[in-house]
Amino acid sequence: MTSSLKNLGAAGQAVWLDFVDRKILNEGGLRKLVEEDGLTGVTSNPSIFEKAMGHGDAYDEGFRSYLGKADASVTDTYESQAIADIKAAAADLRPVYDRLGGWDGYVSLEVSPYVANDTKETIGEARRLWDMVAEPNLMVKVPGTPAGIPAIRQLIEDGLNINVTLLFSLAAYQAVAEAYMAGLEARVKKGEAISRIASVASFFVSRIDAQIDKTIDARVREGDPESEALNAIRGQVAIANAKLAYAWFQEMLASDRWQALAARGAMPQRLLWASTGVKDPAYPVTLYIDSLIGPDTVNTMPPGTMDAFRDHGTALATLTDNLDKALHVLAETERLGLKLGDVTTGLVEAGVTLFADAADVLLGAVAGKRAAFLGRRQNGMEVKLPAGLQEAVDKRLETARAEAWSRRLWKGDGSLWTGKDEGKWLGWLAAASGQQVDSGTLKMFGEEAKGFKDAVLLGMGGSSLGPEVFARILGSAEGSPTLHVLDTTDPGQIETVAAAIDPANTLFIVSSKSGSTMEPELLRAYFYEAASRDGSHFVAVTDPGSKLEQTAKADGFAHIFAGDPAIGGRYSVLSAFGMVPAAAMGIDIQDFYEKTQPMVFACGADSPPAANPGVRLGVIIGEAAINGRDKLTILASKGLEPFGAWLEQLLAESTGKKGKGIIPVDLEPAGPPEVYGSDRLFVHLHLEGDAEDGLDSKLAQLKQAGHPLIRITVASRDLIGQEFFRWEIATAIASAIIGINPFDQPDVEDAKIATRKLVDAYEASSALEPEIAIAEDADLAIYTAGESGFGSGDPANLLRLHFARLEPGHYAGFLGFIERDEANAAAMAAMRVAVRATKAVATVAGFGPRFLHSTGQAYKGGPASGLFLTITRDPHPDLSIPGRKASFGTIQIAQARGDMAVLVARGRPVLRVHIKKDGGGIEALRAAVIAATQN
Ligand SMILES: O=P(O)(O)OC[C@H]1O[C@](O)(CO)[C@@H](O)[C@@H]1O
Ligand SMILES: O=C[C@H](O)[C@H](O)COP(=O)(O)O
Repeated sequence: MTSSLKNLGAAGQAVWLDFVDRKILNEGGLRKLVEEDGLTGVTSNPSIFEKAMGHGDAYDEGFRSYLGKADASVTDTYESQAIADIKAAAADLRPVYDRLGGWDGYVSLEVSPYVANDTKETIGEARRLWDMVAEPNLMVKVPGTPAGIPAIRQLIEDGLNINVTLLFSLAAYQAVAEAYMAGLEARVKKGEAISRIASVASFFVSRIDAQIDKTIDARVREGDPESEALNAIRGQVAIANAKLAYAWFQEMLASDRWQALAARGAMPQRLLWASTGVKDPAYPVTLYIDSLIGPDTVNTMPPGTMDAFRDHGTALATLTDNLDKALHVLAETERLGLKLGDVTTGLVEAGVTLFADAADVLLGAVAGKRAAFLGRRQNGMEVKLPAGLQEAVDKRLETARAEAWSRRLWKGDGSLWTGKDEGKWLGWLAAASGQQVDSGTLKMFGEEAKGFKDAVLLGMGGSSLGPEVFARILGSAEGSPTLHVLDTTDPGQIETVAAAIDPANTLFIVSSKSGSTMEPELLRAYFYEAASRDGSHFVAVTDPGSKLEQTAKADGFAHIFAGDPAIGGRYSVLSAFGMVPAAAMGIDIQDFYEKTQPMVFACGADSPPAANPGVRLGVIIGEAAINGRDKLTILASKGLEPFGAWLEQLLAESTGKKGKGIIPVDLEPAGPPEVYGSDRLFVHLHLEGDAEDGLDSKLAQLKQAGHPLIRITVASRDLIGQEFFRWEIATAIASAIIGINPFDQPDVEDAKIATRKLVDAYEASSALEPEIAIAEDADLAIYTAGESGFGSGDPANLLRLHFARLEPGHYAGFLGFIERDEANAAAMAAMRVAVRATKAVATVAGFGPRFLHSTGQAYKGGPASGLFLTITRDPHPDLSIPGRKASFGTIQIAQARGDMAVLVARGRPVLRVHIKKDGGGIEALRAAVIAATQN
């Protein structure tokens, strides 16, 4: 007996399968349908692939073998499998295509729903898929949205087979038919053949009834006086609508315009009935098959519908029956105010959203598979949050998905932040794949650098903190120079480096994006003299056209490496600013980027928020911040400890402004749960193989006590690039939640101005503006800026009063304009622990002027919860600066005073404690602070 499905073919209607998956292809199910049921085509869409690939393990083997060759983006991973399926289906249908001379035998693959509202991108996507599949019996599916229609015209002109999808209204279908004819006519005009171009117009059926029926049911439930009339058209509108489309198709075929094309061999664009699986289980399963049978049409059926029709369907031509009834149903639809026009417009938009939602689920699942198959090649992240925060995070992740944050970030859509110029500052995205530097040139530079024993990097903030991570986490390769980083005006620290090197055997890397930052400029002048003015020992890293570039040219620097002006300093580590010093250290740049790439892919535009390690982290830290957990506390295992200083700048300078933001807490010794307030979010950075020296048990206690904890694992040091990128993405996303521009630093400039004023006055008068201590003893002198409110007293008492102002949710900052060495760092840590132990507040510490170019932004512009102790001392011995009256020591004191003045102007409580030359030094201060916190 002939299959009922085959009988449809005899009635002129092609039977297509609205489904594809690996199983039906591998097990020969599709071939069987072709052979036994006369199947002549296959359609897919994002929901179909989501069902196929988004669950279970049917594609695992495919993923494993694809990713085994090389890492790839989420989209490429998905497409590797989808294209394989489409090609397999095309092969199964190829005999049909050949037998019917191209009239039928097609498989459809849909362009990404994400581009449905963009003509240019749709054209690009369609051409890309066409080339990738490279089978003559492919149809690329393009939505018939207003933006899709011109794309369809162009693609037909290009000679692609197009399945126009998401058609709901007669008007949209007419526009599509017009585009098809115009595309063919354009080819004719160019003398190109049109006889092998196939197209179908996919007219959606069941979704219309589902929508209209819902309104009908609601109105009937509410006792609408027209209930009877409403019920009379229930389940009939979609079919009536389709019948009228077919009537118009027939008219169109008779038109002179079409006839002229037909005479040149054009194939009609057949109407394809899509969405033909019933959505209301009360309807007969074959409803949208039975009523729409007619010549030159296609019906694409889900497997269940196909089985039902095979089982009990009757292939009677019904499409042109009862046209009057169809007209009546549509007239009633209008009369009853069901507004079919609005419904169909809404369905197009909803259709795009529905497919985009499905694509999100699909790509999210593929991203998860990808990460699993990459294993330790991609750094891991585990998260444990308290229920309330977890709920807020989940909600935000869903918003971020629905609002396409991953894609908008990569597109540079400023409306994700404050709608200013944020989109112009995203050069770091491309830089992470090595696109900002030439690794060949850097390799040669690395070879040259081997001629030096040491390398000294002179820079601040973004220009120094990344290189310091390379120096301390990766270290120099055998035979390459040791990298020292100098980001200070502290004479002791400069002297320490100067004493450790031989200028004749040292490479100096002067690094400044703006090329006008004071500290690297002073350091350059100092070491240029020390190196006997031999420019060949110097290289510059700077943005094109900067003052430093001019100096470097004038002084005959060996190289000038250009940065990208579309990258801000703190986002520059994966550009020349990190890579030049890394190359000097003998790090293989190409290999470094390759090792970083898995995270770049994982954080891609195509990786939906919940599956995107950077976006997800950003959502967590952003939500935590706006819910009172704004002290992001970094607890790193030994091997990753140096990463914290880089991260501090990124987070603080990006988010800390307009009274909002995240206060990063780095290098605060880990303590028991009770010393931490509810304003903390902990981030544990773990390098595999590092002994945790008691950190593990502390972390377990924190978790136990319900503190939120993010644990990031890095399998090996050379994967540190992944963390740079993950945190850059996270910071940008957190900033979107906090509601600020992550790429400016509006409060840094004020301290610079205040400092400049003091230094200029010094240059004129050879003295800093005098100041009077409000309290003094043998060890310490206390200064304030403006009105302290304390009157005078002894230092111990003032320190006690100062710290007594701390309340829960505050943080205490220790700002040391002193040498950054072990002894000072240990003393600052001890003071922090003492304050935290008694006040249960977070504590931060910075060495000046380094922190001014980093966390200083947040201390001034961020949440108004900081209380500060500025620490200075008489620089001894001091160092003079070539061509200047002011010494490094004088400048450092001026910087401390300038910063303090601005903090005070911003209403932050600050005391400055000056360590006297002949007193007990930093130890005396440590003792005084500990004593002050204890009574
Ligand atoms: O690289 P540059 O232009 O010298 O800037 C150094 C640092 O100074 C700052 O501009 C702050 O003053 C940072 O944002 C930056 O990383
Ligand atoms: O081309 C086929 C369409 O994408 C499909 O028929 C849509 O069906 P649905 O409305 O059941 O999702």
